[in-house]
Amino acid sequence: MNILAPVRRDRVLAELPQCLRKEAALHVHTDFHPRVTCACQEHRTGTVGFKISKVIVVGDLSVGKTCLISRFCKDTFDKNYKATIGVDFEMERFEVLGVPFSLQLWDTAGQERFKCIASTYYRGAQAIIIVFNLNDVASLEHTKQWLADALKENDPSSVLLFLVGSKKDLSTPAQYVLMEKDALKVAQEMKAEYWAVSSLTGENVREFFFRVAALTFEANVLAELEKSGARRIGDVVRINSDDSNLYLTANKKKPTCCP
Ligand SMILES: Nc1nc2c(ncn2[C@@H]2O[C@H](COP(=O)(O)OP(=O)(O)OP(=O)(O)O)[C@@H](O)[C@H]2O)c(=O)[nH]1
Repeated sequence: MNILAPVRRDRVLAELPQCLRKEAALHVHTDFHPRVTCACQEHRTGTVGFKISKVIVVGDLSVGKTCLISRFCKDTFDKNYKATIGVDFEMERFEVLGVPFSLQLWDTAGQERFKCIASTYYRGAQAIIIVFNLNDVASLEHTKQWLADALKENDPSSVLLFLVGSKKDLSTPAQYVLMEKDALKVAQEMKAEYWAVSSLTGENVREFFFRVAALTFEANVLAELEKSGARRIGDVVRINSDDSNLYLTANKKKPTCCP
């Protein structure tokens, strides 16, 4: 018996949400990969595996990881700081191209003394969200270490990376422009997609998580198709080390499943 309520209408994705900045995007295609669209239309997306993706959220203490997740999942904002002890967890359900899909969002502790508990939950992530405070340049510098730690437990060739600047409401436009320049450089170096958000105002929060859901879903379906042999040899999705603007590429062969 299926006891799950239907997916909320505002969690339905029929189109690929776009990146924030083309200079630091996982890819800049305007639509889902044709093989993914096709597989969804033909209900060939597999049974298990791709339908739930684990996403970990890391970054310095008090950069706003918990608030980011709460704004998206509960549409709430708490101005009082309460440190995350170890990890917290939220499950968010979507429907992507007609297929049910869930994100497990793991909110980890930024405080040093809880880090070793939190890091035991890093393993098996399909996406890593590294958060920094747009008003604190040290938190941007520390993102490289957060990424290195998270990648120790994950396969760097298949995990999707997002670099998220938080508390945008606290920056003046001039301060923001300066910080964004540095953040785009860091995002390009780590081959992460860059976003800037405010959990207080909600700016870009929904757009960001929709992008995470869409790209994680797309990568999962492609991996599932590859595993099941439905994809042709040479039609490879990979991290492209030659092109700093486009990290995830697929060759342009016509899909075999569609006319
Ligand atoms: N103005 C503003 N304040 C924010 C925003 N996001 C978070 N904060 C505040 O920043 C503080 C820390 O936020 P948290 O979300 O708890 O930070 P965290 O990264 O989860 O912290 P740890 O659990 O210690 O790792 C709180 O006082 C929040 O109210 C934002 O977008 N704008």
